[in-house]
Amino acid sequence: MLRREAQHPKVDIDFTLRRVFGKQSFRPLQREVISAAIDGHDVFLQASTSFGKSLCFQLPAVVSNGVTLVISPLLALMTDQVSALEAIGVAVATINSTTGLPERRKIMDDLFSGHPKTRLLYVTPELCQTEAFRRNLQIIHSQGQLIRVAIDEAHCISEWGHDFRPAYKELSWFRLMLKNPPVPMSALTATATPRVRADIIKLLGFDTGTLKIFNTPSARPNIHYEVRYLTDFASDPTMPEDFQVDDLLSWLKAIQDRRIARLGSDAVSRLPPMSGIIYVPLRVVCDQLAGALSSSGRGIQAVAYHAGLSTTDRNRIQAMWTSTKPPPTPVDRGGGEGETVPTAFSIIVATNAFGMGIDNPHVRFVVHWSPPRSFEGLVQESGRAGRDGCAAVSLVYYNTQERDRVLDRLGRDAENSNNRPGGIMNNSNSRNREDAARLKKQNHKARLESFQKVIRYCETTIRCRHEMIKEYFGDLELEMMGSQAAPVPQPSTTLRTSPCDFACDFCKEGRQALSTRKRKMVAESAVEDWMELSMVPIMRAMFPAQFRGAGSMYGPQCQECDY
Ligand SMILES: Nc1ncnc2c1ncn2[C@@H]1O[C@H](COP(=O)(O)OP(=O)(O)OP(=O)(O)O)[C@@H](O)[C@H]1O
Repeated sequence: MLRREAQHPKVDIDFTLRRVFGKQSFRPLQREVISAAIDGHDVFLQASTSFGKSLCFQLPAVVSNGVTLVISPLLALMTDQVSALEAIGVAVATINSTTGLPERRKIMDDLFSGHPKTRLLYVTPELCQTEAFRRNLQIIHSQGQLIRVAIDEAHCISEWGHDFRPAYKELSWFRLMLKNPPVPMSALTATATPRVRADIIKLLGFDTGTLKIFNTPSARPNIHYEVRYLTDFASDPTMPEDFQVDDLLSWLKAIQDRRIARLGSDAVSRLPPMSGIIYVPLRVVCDQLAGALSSSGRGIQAVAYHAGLSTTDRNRIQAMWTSTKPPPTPVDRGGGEGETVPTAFSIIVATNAFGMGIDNPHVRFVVHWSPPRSFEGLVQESGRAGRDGCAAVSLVYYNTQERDRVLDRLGRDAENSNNRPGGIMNNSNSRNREDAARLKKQNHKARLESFQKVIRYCETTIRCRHEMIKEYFGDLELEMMGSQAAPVPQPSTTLRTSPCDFACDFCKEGRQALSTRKRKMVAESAVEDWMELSMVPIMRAMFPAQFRGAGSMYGPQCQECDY
């Protein structure tokens, strides 16, 4: 496998980092991952959101002769990275549904030339399934010019993963068909559970003897994780209820007050507004909540972002968002008469269409308006915060009614896809029906299990939330697999007595205070009748194993919470 070594006699990766990528130094572990790739190893990198995983295949590609194929699941992710690389002068190309025929021909002519100028080619996993593209790759490989395949968001390979994508499964083709010598591969993800990790390694045909594994802690040390228990129920899930809007406004006010107390109001008024993202479950809630916040008279500029907007609008909002710092434009106080207050907060209210790959360094908080559908989604989405390495907050609003609504939605999704011919396997033409049905069932089971972890995470009052995140993704197991782990930054004080250095509500408030806060959440019994009537029979029929012998529909009695 280590055939490439000779082609990189002495590459100064520090020089390339500064000169090409404009970065001063490597983050902990990046150098090791990059060196392993340059040495021709297969690489598995599981690193937290915002670690800088892209650099770990981009830099090796830039210093090598030949082309690195990058497989990415989202067009938006791909175009972002391609534009960023073009801007720094790297020879990069992409072939996707928006690439015209003349452009495709030009790219392929270069790749077939025997000495391609293109260093990175971004494609979708679906393109890699086509016979024509596979033939082209075989030609490039036979010319010795396909030097690496990098698989971004590699968790999409596994049906046990939250974003399972059938076309990712077909990536096993690379190791099976591109031989003599095999093409080295990199698999990168922030959110793989031990089961998903095992699938990635097996499916991509990694040799565990020579594979280089790297990881960083899954929970981000600079994010304060917090759950906020709601004391009331929403009567209409499509409307943001006043009690929750008020709670959010008072939370934001407390942030602003602390800021003013620390820096003084003059200094704060000259600062750019604080950026945040609020994730909501429905498009209609995006519009309603953005409107409610903007007209609250509290200096909030809020915009809605969801898949129902036109591409132009979405691009405009994203561009505004990723521009380094939004200007402190005054906003309408909402009281008429043109009265304005300085903008204190710039907020995007979004569905999960605004997620993977969003890279605005200045996001200070991510709020989940209701519990996210998957644990991986929670970690991915909250990982949009604090990407500059400074302190940030992840806040989840939780009550039992929302918990049950999500369970209901998961149940209905499962039911709908069971009834839909093809379902999630629509795109696969090489698998028989039985296999497709099995994968579909497994994926639904995985989704339910993942949401149960969200419930545990939110309902616990006796555990550090950072620890729970690390446990879910099996950080310890990764180290036992021989992973080279990044050193965890230790606070300078020796008084550290909490696993996360008090960066979660459990460690900060303590068990007693957290339990008291949670007890104020409206009693579960208020919804039990509704549950019995609507949910339980459906869930019991769909997931019999989850109910067997358990007193509760959420599995056996939870040992980790006092709910
Ligand atoms: N060594 C470095 N020094 C400074 N900035 C860096 C370095 N490496 C990466 N970055 C920056 O960190 C940011 C995050 O990088 P990237 O998008 O690759 O993260 P990621 O690990 O893929 O995160 P996610 O999984 O959340 O998408 C980018 O803005 C990137 O330019």
